[in-house]
Amino acid sequence: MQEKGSISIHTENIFPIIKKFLYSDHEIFLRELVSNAVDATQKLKSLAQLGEFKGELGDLKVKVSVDKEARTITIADRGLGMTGEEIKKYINQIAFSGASEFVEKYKEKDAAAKDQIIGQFGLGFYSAFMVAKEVEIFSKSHKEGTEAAHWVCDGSTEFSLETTEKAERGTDVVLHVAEDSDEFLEAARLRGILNKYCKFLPIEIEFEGEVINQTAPIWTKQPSELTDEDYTKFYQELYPFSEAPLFWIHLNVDYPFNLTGILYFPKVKDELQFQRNKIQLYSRQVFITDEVKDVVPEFLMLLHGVIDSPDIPLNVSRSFLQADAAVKKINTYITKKVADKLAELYRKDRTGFEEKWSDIGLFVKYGMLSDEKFYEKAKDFALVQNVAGKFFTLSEYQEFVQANQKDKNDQTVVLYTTDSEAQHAFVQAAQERGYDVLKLDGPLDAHFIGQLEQKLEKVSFKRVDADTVGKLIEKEEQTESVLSDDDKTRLQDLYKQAISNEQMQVQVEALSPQDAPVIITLPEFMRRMKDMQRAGGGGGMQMFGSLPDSYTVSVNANHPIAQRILQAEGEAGNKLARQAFDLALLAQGMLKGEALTAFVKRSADLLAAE
Ligand SMILES: Nc1ncnc2c1ncn2[C@@H]1O[C@H](COP(=O)(O)OP(=O)(O)OP(=O)(O)O)[C@@H](O)[C@H]1O
Repeated sequence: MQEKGSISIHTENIFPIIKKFLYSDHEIFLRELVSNAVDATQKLKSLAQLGEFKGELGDLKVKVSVDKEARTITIADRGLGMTGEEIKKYINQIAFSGASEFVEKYKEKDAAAKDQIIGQFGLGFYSAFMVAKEVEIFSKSHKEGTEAAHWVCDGSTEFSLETTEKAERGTDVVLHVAEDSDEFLEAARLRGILNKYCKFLPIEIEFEGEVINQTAPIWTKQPSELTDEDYTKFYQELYPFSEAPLFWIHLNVDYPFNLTGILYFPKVKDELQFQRNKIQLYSRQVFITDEVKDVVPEFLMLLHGVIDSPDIPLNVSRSFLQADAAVKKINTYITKKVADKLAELYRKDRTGFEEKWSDIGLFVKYGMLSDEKFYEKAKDFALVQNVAGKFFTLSEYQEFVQANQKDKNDQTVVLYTTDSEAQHAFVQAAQERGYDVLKLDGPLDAHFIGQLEQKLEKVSFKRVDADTVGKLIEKEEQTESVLSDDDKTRLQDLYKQAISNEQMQVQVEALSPQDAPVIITLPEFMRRMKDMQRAGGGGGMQMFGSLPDSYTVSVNANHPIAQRILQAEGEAGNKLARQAFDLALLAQGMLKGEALTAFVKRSADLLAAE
């Protein structure tokens, strides 16, 4: 048999387009050809199992080799092979129709969409022409009594097909590497590509006398067959030199879609260490990409590991991927699995869960903020920690502070600090009142507080320095002032003069004599507005742009200093008021520069005068 023919495709000039635009992804030709070889081998194994193939299977390794002199790369399998007729059907028609479909799609899209198509599209056999100027196929079918076939195509739409001699069953695909693709004649380059895409293929792949893959990676096994060590070992293989993961989730579902995989919770020291694109996406053990956006919910992209699903459409553009129903379901499933796993950890080992909280808290809060369904599950195991280091769930905490921290409107006021060092004086004052203070100093906590205020009934949050301790939680009973109204006004004026700063709203309050003489606070509402503005919150936030910091200066009418100031003669009252105000600034970490120098000098003078 000797035949020449023309491949019928509708699109002209496929080669220039593919060569030109797929430049960055030329390396996928090897993934495509090796997966074809693996598919052919697995098909033969299935036929053997079904009893439809009765011959010897023999060594089923797929062998990849390179001959730099001859400028060829060969991918040889001992799979089911093809007859001449089958080559015409599968290669000339199917493979080429896939390629022309690609080009059609590719032509329509704008530049940005093109980039996304590249690497998502399984170009199949045709991708060989990205690196080869001529491709030969030598194939001998497993079917008895058939002749081996030799097909050659030089990249034009012309091919030739003839019978040939081939001793072994299976297919050899020989690429004659084009001049501009010399890099692929380097063994190191090929090994790199094989390691990236073929490391977990289910049939042994041999390159330079060595098997390069693990045919049964652990995600394909049942969790019951695996030990913790297997999981951590696999983690080390995926991410050499990284710290052991905190825990992992083995995903395994076959209905309504097919998905296996392992997701690891990495140990995160601080949010700067977050590394995205650490989850690898596989389709039937063939590596596809580490860009799992859309498949995995945004907040879980911080996880590491492997997801393998033949149901994720790989040969479509990104916009399609977002809209794809299977992808949506996968996304939902993964979210649910992660929430269930966390709930289980919490239930089974509360202490262990608390220990891990500093690493997982950020994931959980991120998830609660970005995904309503996740919030619903996570609200039962999300933890808060008070300044004493004790952990509570949200409902435990409400229970804990309810008796003491309800204001006159029956609102439970949760007090928190974002910096227990800097806000120490306020934390202490609150604690002396018998209030509890939470540590909410994480990068997402401001948003988390906002969410909890919306979700939890009759609960509001206040930072400890938002007001004087007596007013943080407004109760019915008021401390009586020992000063007359006249004295109060005089005291206020004296302070206003001493401070002489428009941004400081001075007010005289009846606080406890044990409280500080002067307390500077920034109201909760103002501070939140400013924080949001700093964080770049858009929308109406800009209107606060011109707002100066407006602090409240609460002068304690019941502190002994108030009497001294009122009774002082001449400049002495002013000096004392200034000193008391500076002490308040100092407690807030706001005393700086010239004011600090003046304060130190004044303190020395006052000490000398005593
Ligand atoms: N090594 C091989 N042995 C046997 N048949 C093969 C081999 N390579 C390709 N074929 C046949 O050629 C067909 C077309 O291959 P091609 O890679 O273009 O598409 P595909 O594998 O069906 O899909 P994909 O685009 O996902 O790769 C295959 O379906 C298969 O029947």
